[in-house]
Amino acid sequence: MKETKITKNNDGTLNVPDFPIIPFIEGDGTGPDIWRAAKIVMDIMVQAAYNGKRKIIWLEVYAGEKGYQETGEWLSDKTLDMIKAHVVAIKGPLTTPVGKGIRSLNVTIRQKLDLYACVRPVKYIDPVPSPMKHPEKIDMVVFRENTEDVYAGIEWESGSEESKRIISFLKETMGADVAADSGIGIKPISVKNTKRLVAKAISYAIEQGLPTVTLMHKGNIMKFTEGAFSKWGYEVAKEKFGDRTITEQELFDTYNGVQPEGKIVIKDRIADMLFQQVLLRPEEYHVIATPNLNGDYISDALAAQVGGLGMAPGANIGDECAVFEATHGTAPKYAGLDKVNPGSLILSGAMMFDYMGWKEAASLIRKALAATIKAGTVTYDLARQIQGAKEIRCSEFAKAIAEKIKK
Ligand SMILES: NC(=O)C1=CN([C@@H]2O[C@H](COP(=O)(O)OP(=O)(O)OC[C@H]3O[C@@H](n4cnc5c(N)ncnc54)[C@H](OP(=O)(O)O)[C@@H]3O)[C@@H](O)[C@H]2O)C=CC1
Ligand SMILES: O=C(O)CCC(=O)C(=O)O
Ligand SMILES: [Mg+2]
Repeated sequence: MKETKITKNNDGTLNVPDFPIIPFIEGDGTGPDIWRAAKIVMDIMVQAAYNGKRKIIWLEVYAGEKGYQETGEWLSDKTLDMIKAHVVAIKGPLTTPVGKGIRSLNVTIRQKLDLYACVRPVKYIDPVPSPMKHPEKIDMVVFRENTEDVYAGIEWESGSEESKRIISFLKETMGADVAADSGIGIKPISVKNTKRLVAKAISYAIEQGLPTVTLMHKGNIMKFTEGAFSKWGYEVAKEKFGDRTITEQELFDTYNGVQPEGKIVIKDRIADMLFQQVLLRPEEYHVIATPNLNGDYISDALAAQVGGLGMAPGANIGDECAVFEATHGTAPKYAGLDKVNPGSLILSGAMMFDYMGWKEAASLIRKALAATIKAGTVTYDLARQIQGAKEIRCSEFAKAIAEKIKK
């Protein structure tokens, strides 16, 4: 058995050895519980799919509370370097204190490794419980810009020297009046980061044969950030994918509302309105490309439509490397209780296998997870939505998924 690193070719394709070393971060709060469960499932599915010819060699790297305990650093350069060197990694959630303390380590990982696309698929898996009448109509992927917007972390506290200076600069130089006791945050949205994110979303729609890409923004209010995101999104669609895309306007003006074969419709929606449309007419949305904050909000809201955060996977993808992680956070009140649903991280593992080209293992995971839910053996979050279901622990859920493969 030869353990080696995954590498990336100049054209962006991966070389995946049969025994790839994959770094993982366990995570804080419920992270260790869901990590242990996800690891069991990933290892068993790889074994079942490839019969020993392929195997993941897991390599723990530290961040968050465990990182601080083990190394004295919340997030070390060593951890970032290891992820970069191994191209593909997976992580549990990391805690970010509210209103004080360290900045988000999750966001720092994305920024430092330039993982500019946060990709969060939202697909109904029969028979997961859903509050929707027709959950089978939900099949969307959110492409959330992952490096800038208000998440850039440029902000100053109310009353600080810095915020006072900014406020007086705004008044004296820019003629803008801001209440003197305001905290100040900066919302940068750039041409480059918008265009590469929207290009990735359109490429995905082309690869998957999806009919639409929707630019989600609040550009009526924030004209030069969110409005510009939409404008630059349309621009990159024309510049890079002119032969494969049409706008919604063109669909009606030129094609009488009949979508031509092989063309993707690029449309835009104002964020608040889109929240109601994905509830009322989810079948009209396939890929949603959006700035960081909108993407954060809508991905949790969409997760609720297909079973909740316990079932919501995700990936942070850049040109150099990718880090897979659940959409949810550390769910601290359940930490160490072996209670929460590991489905989110297990499905993130399936996304990771797809990304590596290990489609058979990914498919086994999804089938076994669905079969386990169908059998009515589920964690607390799904048990409270399914009448007559048997509530089992996080670790038992992982074992039940693994059992489905042995049969
Ligand atoms: N990428 C990351 O690492 C992220 C980190 N965070 C961080 O996590 C911490 C907690 O954030 P919070 O806002 O409470 O959000 P969380 O996503 O951690 O949890 C909110 C609620 O969602 C439900 N939930 C979350 N995970 C699961 C799961 N695996 N199975 C079942 N239900 C689940 C629970 O609902 P219920 O109470 O109904 O049972 C839980 O109380 C914060 O420090 C935050 O910054 C947040 C998001 C992402
Ligand atoms: O980093 C955090 O603590 C929160 C991030 C978050 O909510 C997300 O990425 O969805
Ligand atoms: Mg979030």
